[in-house]
Amino acid sequence: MRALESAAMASGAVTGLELMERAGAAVAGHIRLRWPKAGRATVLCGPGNNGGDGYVVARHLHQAGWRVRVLGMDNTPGPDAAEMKRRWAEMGEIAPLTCGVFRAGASCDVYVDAIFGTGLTRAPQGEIAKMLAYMGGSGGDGHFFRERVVAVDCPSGLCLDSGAFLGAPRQPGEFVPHARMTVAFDSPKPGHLLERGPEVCGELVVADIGLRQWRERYENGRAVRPARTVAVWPAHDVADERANRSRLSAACLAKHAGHKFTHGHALIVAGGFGHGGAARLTARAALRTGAGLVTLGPPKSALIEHAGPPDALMRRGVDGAEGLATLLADSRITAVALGPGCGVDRAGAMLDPLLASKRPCVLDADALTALAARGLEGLHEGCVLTPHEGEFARLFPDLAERLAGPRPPRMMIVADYGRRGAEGTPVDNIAAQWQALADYHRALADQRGPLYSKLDAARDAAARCGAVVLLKGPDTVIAAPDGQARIHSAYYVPWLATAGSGDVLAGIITGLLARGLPPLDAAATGAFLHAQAARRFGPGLIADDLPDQLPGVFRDLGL
Ligand SMILES: NC(=O)C1=CN([C@@H]2O[C@H](COP(=O)(O)OP(=O)(O)OC[C@H]3O[C@@H](n4cnc5c(N)ncnc54)[C@H](OP(=O)(O)O)[C@@H]3O)[C@@H](O)[C@H]2O)[C@@H](O)CC1
Ligand SMILES: Nc1ncnc2c1ncn2[C@@H]1O[C@H](COP(=O)(O)OP(=O)(O)O)[C@@H](O)[C@H]1O
Ligand SMILES: [K+]
Repeated sequence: MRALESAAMASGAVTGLELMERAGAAVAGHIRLRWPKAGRATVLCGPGNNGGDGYVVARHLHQAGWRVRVLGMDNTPGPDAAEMKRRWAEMGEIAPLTCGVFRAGASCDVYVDAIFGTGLTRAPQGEIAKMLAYMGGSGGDGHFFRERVVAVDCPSGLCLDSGAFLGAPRQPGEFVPHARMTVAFDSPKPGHLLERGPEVCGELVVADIGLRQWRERYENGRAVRPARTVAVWPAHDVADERANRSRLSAACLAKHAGHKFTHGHALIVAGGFGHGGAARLTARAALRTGAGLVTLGPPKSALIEHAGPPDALMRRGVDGAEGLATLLADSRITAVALGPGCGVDRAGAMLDPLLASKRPCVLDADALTALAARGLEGLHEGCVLTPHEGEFARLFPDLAERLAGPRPPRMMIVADYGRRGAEGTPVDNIAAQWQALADYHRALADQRGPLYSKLDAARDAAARCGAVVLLKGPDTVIAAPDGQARIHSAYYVPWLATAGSGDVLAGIITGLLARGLPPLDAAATGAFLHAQAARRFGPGLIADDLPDQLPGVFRDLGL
């Protein structure tokens, strides 16, 4: 965003002041759309350009007949923000930005949070931290503010690189400000989509401030111009939808001429008798995704379990590593899924022949557990690893630990020691526990710079293992070894969190790999199709429903 703004300003076509005016005007406009009757607003202006936007919002609301109270700082901001502050000062007062002053004011219809935006460099402290905690509900009024806070770029304290709060634990629960609406500029940032971003931003509006023409950049060696930035709500998926729509057509998901082998042959390795459900879900999804042929490969002794529909699915017994190696000698098999319902031992035995074949493959579930025990050797650029958080921690424990941030000490033990103190446990332990708690809070307060993000973790993991890594969750991050990465936010379909839905995702990606999509595109497009299928079905979804939604998703996409 900074590079983009600099390029725009360096071109001479636009000044920083004009961008700030557009940004503030966009926020005021969106407030007036949602609160058409002029009311009462408090605008909280921080020390930088985010605060500058705030002074613009104040001026526009005042001109629209609102009663506006502004709280600001007496530092000297950059030239643009200083000019906006000066223009506001001709219209109204600026009270000090302190918690006491904030709480003393009359209650308002809207509170504009323009304290920190993309320039947050360290955890908020002192008066500002107190005020943010108060707006987040530490005084018990959290719900009141949630309905009324409009955040400029982001709720203050949110790290827009990671979606975590600087100075707060990474788990939900602390008193951090939640906005009813967040107006971001030009594009959603990673922090709007990752971790707590979707939860705390409320309705995310992406305002066009005229930077589009400077957003041209190179991707995969080609200059691309992303589609026009539009305001969409609920917009948590806007980035992905926009990017994926263009990619979907580019990737020719629509079938053109050719016979079934033109569209690839996917092999889904299944587990022993009684464990075939997961692999069947994977296979069905691969079929629905348009792979020309799909073969399910359980051990011969378990073939009988798979006698039912769909009849389009082929079955073939695959016994052990040798069985797989023999099957993979057929070069018409273009992609393999290993892991869902496979059993860790069977998956572990299959890893060597599968990786040696260099076939594009999805490694999921039991294959990931086996991989964590075996080591990452042999992975290649055609592999897609699809870990959830737990599997990721098994594969990359150090990265998972970094991502979790400092861990809170387990204070329950204090109570325990307290009780056992009478039985002779040294009282020191209680002091040690309190010390641990103090250290933890100090570590949080000392947080500086952008936090290590899920995007960083997925990228580091992909670089380390030499394969595409899709790190699951409501905020799915997909990264390739060369550093390319994509975020898919499915915050809007929480009903995807249902048993077997990951098996379906593995099948969709395998189907796309079989059809020849490059691994990063297959994984990112797979995450998108998976969430769209869930969205189409709605709440009440079980994993079995997902594959059969895919034809409707393709129709909706105009394929
Ligand atoms: N550039 C443009 O053209 C446009 C930018 N736009 C807007 O600008 C925003 C980015 O502006 P920004 O870079 O000035 O950063 P911002 O978020 O205001 O904060 C920086 C200030 O806070 C300070 N500070 C940081 N952490 C702190 C802490 N914990 N406690 C206390 N202070 C702390 C930091 O001080 P320092 O770290 O230097 O000591 C600095 O003074 C962006 O989000 C968007 O709203 C739009 O107008 C569109 C055009
Ligand atoms: N809260 C949520 N909102 C949206 N999608 C989610 C959520 N939780 C999980 N998912 C998605 O659901 C799928 C679950 O996969 P996984 O954990 O492997 O489940 P299973 O092993 O039961 O198949 C993943 O694609 C994940 O990204
Ligand atoms: K803000």
